[in-house]
Amino acid sequence: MSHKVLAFQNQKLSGKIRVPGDKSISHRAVMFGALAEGKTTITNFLVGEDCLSTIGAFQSMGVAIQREQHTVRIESAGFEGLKEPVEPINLGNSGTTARLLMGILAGLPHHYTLYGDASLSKRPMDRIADPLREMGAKIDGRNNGRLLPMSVRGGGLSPITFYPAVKSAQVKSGVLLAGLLTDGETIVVEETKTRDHTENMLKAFGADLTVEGNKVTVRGNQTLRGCEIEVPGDISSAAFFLVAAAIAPDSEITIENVGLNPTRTGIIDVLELMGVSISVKEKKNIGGEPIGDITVHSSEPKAAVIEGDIIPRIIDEIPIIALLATQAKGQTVIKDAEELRFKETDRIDSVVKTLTKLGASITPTTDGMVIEGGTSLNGGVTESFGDHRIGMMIAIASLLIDDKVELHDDECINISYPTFFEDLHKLLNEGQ
Ligand SMILES: O=C(O)C1=C[C@@H](OP(=O)(O)O)[C@@H](O)[C@H](O)C1
Ligand SMILES: C=C(OP(=O)(O)O)C(=O)O
Repeated sequence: MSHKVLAFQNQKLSGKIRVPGDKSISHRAVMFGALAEGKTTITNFLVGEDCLSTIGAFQSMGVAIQREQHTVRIESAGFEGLKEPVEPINLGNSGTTARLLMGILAGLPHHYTLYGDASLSKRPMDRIADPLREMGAKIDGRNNGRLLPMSVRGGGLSPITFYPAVKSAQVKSGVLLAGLLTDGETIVVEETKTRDHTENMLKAFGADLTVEGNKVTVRGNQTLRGCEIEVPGDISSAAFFLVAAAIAPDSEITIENVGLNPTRTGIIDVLELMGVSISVKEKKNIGGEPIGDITVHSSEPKAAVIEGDIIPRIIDEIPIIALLATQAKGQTVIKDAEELRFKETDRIDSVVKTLTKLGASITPTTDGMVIEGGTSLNGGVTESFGDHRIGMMIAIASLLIDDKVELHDDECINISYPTFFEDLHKLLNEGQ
């Protein structure tokens, strides 16, 4: 297992960068390109390990997918061209690949076996398998059909109206994709709106789909048509540097061409709520996805209570928000975020363990954490626990620490942000 010694003490960040393409949008572009008839071209694709797992899955089903750097070209005969692979499909570390793919496979008249790494094998799959079973798919797996490895025998589904018990875009998307391959209308009604990239992009591929508030209706047996998708920068990746610039001394950075879909911009709202100096310039809208630049200056953050409907809009940013809270004036409380327990690690547990080791005063709760602000952090030996977002949080924490921080198992950062350290060095060098 590789490790890094981080020694970036008290440096300032400045300059402009672009972060890599959005992970959620990159996954969906490959999946829908594979389901569509004709040619699809994806630019600014995220070459992270999770999105490569999605490409690998569809290649193993016989879809022609070629990648040159950040451009992906897909040529498909539509869903009838998706074959039954001989080998089990490896989903790696990717929850998004697992839940969305299961929805697609449930609609296809074949048999598939799916497996993932040690982390993915612990993550709950019943949340997607149960509604797909209700539609008629035959799905089984470990732990009474709840965990990977799992098998799917799809086809012959009936539509459902589904009220998800968990606030999850992956579950919503999996059911909608199964609905696309089912006669009749499939409806998903969410209690709180989650990221809506599936809805936006299915429309871009020509699907007949209606969105009324939190209710999405998709009609089955439609033909998707290949198209061109430009992937915006990933706001979840940008979040690490937005927080870094807010808490490092004398800093000002701009992240250009970031996706500003309102279902993803909770981090901007939280930074504003916590008194960080931030400005946003929207520049264009591609396929229903707004894109623009975000500028942040060094600030004196203050504590906040973060709860309720904003949680799905910041779900992947909570580790870095927790770090920000250690530097804010007052006590920050994060509630309603029990979903953090079902990510690559139990992120309540791994954030609390890691920040405690670095000297923070932070207490876990069943659905979040309570963080005392104004703490000065100390160096030490840390590990990512194989969770990319924990690894990146540690790297940003090291900017505030006088001693060295050792980060073990840093390679998992390649899951979502392979050029993270290059981009960090760019912002630090510009700051000299
Ligand atoms: O739909 C997606 O692309 C994602 C949805 C979220 O997961 P849940 O749907 O499990 O909340 C998020 O945490 C994940 O990184 C990506
Ligand atoms: C939770 C994440 O991804 P996934 O669910 O796709 O593994 C993440 O990227 O933080």
